[in-house]
Amino acid sequence: MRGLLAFAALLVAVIAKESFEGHQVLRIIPKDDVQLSLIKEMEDMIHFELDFWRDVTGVATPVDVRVPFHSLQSVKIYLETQDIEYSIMIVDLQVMLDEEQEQMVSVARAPEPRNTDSFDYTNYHTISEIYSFQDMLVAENPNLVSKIVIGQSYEGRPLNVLKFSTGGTNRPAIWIDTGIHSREWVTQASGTWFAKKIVTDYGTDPALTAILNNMDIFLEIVTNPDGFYYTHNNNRMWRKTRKPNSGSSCVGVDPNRNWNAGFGLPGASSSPCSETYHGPRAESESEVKSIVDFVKSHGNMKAFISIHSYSQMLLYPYGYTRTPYHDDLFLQHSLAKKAITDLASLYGTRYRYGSIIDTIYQASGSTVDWTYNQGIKYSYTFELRDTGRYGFILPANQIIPTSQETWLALMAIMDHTYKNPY
Ligand SMILES: CC(C)C[C@H](C(=O)O)[C@H](C)S
Ligand SMILES: [Zn+2]
Repeated sequence: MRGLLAFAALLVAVIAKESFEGHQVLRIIPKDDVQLSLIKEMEDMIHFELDFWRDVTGVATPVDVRVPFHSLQSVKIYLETQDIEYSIMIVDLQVMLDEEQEQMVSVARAPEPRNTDSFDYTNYHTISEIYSFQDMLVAENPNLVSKIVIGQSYEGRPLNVLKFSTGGTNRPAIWIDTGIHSREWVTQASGTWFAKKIVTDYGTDPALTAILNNMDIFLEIVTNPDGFYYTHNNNRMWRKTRKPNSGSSCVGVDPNRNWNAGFGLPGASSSPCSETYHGPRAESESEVKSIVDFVKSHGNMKAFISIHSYSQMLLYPYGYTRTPYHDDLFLQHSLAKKAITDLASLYGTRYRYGSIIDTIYQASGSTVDWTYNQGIKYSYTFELRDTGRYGFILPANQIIPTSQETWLALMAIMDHTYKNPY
């Protein structure tokens, strides 16, 4: 009966969903500054309804953009008449989404997991499945895991944070968040895998056991629950929060532009319709303010890792400025290098690393710029797999390998943080 209800619910959801039939994702390579600015101008061509999956950054750096079917011909003519090179990365986005959906229907038909051992880590899950997983993990490990609700989303969903602690009071701590951008599904899936990995390895893996005997780990898996729910039921490409913007028909704020660090400077948009809209003021989003309040009240956070996808990069502050030169730069650089070397050792997945502004693009009001300015020296943003073949629609069969390799990088950062107290 449960399978039938789930199947029916999914059927209704499919009917209510935005279609991406005929949408293509183009990869555009600007070969000089003239072409760079011509591509940049496309960001203001609102009528094209373009969705930049990888922003315009620099010459010879690929720009990935989802083009709705109705704009395809005009966009291709615009590019071809300017001799701007592009390739078609995804021929029909809806075909990929249908495949992803079919896989999820099969998961919905499966019997509900009785415990976190039988949970299906090889597939993507809904918010209610992930929240049930969190409650099961806490119930199975009462001496190691607890759940803290740090606030509510705009639509009233609890902001759940898993706390992994072996005792003490207000121990130095490490924060990991996934899914702040709701469409980056491999991140919430990896976060779920990380949670299980921590309880599995504590007591058996010496490095993790030493970390947890001296530090706490906080893990927020669904950091943008309203957006995540929306990707499952309405628009798989949704990135922002779901709070309406007064004076605009466009909904949502980019929660990775809403922090009080270079807020509103270049590297974010003042347009509510933009995917990088910074919001009416810093910390306007409860999903952001709740973390700010938690980090401030905790006061002993020593590492802060915010996990995104895609591009395979490990980034550290700053995103909003190239100055001031901060004295941790060498340390962050060398630790990032160690982390991505460990990551690559498993499956050979290659990451780039460096400061946000120099490695990907200028981004203001971003999470780790704020956490770094709070004195949290080891502040990093991950961009998980892939580099654009599938983008945000990463096949579910890559969830486990992505989680496993990323865990090695996380362990490098957590181990360093533990061994270099400050
Ligand atoms: C720090 C920034 C550049 C990260 C990036 C974004 O928020 O645009 C994510 C990878 S989507
Ligand atoms: Zn992101």
